[in-house]
Amino acid sequence: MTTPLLLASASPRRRQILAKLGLPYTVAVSPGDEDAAQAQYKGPNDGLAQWTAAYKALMMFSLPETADQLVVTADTTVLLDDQVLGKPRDAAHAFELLSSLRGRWHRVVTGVVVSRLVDGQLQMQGASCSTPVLMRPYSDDEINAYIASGDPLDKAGAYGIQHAEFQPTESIDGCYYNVVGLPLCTLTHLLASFDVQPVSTGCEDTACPWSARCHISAQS
Ligand SMILES: Cc1cn([C@H]2C[C@H](O)[C@@H](COP(=O)(O)OP(=O)(O)OP(=O)(O)O)O2)c(=O)[nH]c1=O
Repeated sequence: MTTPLLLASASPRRRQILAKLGLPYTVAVSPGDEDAAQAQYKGPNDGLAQWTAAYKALMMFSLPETADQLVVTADTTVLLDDQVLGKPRDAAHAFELLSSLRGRWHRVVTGVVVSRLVDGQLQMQGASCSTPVLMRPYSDDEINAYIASGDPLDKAGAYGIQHAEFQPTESIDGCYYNVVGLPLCTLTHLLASFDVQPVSTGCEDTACPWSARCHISAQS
């Protein structure tokens, strides 16, 4: 019997992106305090997303009802000059983050973890995908209008590339889905380790040139 797939995420974007693979899945929200956990992290900044995705998976398996599920977790970080920009604390912080990103290349790193309990042992496969992104030279007035929309507050780096009015980015050198929070080719690669094959690649670009880059830093 196939293990049911569970996406442990509160992110509406991740829920929409996962649907593109054509696999049945349910959703739940991982318990735990992500900010407190990240404060304990001592590794390199570009490993934080994958580490946090693993933390979300561990928290999910602390719930007994997760025991028979194949769990997908993810975390997205924005790195400017290799410093992590998290979610904004408030509107003033959102303004600060968006000003610092203006006209700059930075990286969006999403870590993905797929995990399952087998005979009481947690099997975990993780990887991360990094996408360079260039912001356009938006004005202070545009930043303020975007902040007033409320959109930045739940997003890493205080922006959503997908926001139709603000459209903050000028160029992206890689996977769009990675920036929005769930790199499909990375996830597909990890699901294959659990013998799960998507019905569809989910990606409009069937010969996605970024997939090689999206499997970097894979770890068991
Ligand atoms: C950079 C960027 C981030 N994001 C989002 C993706 C994530 O939802 C969010 C980063 O926060 P995360 O902590 O990765 O995820 P989350 O708290 O929203 O959801 P969960 O932990 O339950 O899975 O920022 C965009 O939607 N668009 C973007 O362009």
